[in-house]
Amino acid sequence: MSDLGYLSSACYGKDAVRVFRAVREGSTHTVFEYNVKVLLEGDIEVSYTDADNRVTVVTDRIKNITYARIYSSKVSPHILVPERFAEHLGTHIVSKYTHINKTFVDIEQLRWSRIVVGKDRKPHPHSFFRDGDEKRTVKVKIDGTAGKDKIQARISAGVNDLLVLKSSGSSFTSFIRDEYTRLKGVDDRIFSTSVDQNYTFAPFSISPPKDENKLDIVIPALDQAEAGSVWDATVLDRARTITLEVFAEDESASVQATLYKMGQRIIAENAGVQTVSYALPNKHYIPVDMSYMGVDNLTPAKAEVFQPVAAPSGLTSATVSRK
Ligand SMILES: O=c1[nH]c(=O)c2[nH]c(=O)[nH]c2[nH]1
Repeated sequence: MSDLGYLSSACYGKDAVRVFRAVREGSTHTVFEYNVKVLLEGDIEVSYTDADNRVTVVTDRIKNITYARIYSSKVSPHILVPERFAEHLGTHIVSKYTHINKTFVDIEQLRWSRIVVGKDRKPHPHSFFRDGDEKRTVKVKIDGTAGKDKIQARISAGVNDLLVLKSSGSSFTSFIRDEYTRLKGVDDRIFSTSVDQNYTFAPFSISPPKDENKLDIVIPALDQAEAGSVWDATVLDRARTITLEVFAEDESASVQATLYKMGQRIIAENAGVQTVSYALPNKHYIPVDMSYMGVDNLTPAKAEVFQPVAAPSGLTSATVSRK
């Protein structure tokens, strides 16, 4: 028995809760679609060690809480900003259940953009199209370990699956050469990647409002955080713009070097951001050998026909942190 393991950590919850919210303002609607993951941590050991479910907030209930809280945006529309919704959801659960100390809420927001119609290209009041695979992402950690009136929140956000490609302005040379190296250095190549980006803000304290169980209660905005510029929703657009601009304009020496420039510019231009992480797959486009047709398609600066390769891909990741 002595070498039986012990429970060193545990959390559980609901993943892939899909929720769609239509906000009706007369005939004009605004829509939000989220994929939500909510994980709980706390005094839940016995549910693992003693099969004692009396400590378990069932995951089906976690899903229902998600629907109920998104409904409360009716009187508190500001919580439809994903950072605020994740913060609100996580805080609500930690305040409601005495034995739950931490929540981890991850949200992916899908892109629904308004369809424009008619000669004057007017945005349609209630019709939308899926505007690409890119997702806005938010991760919020709520920690009530020090007391339910001294809750600490940590917010990070970014984008996933932002697919980009440049057909020039990217080289890769002077790397280690040994008996395994078959890759030729190139002074011009296609650079395509699907950007996953995540930036973090410093942790901050929040005092959850009392009696949040009522759906019609007005939920205060995250004023403390915003006043102290700890968390700032406007970073999203700037971080995305910087990512696209650096990608387009950098004379890239490698995925690594371009990633570093993106991260540095986001830190330099966004006071509240503490760290920026990227994961950048290198989606290879291989020039096709057409020499048998008398066509030089292998000289990097002349290549015009490429074979896009789904797998394998390179994968470069790094975090740039504020000093
Ligand atoms: O930008 C690059 N970084 C690498 O580390 C690498 N490795 C590789 O084969 N191609 C590339 N490209």
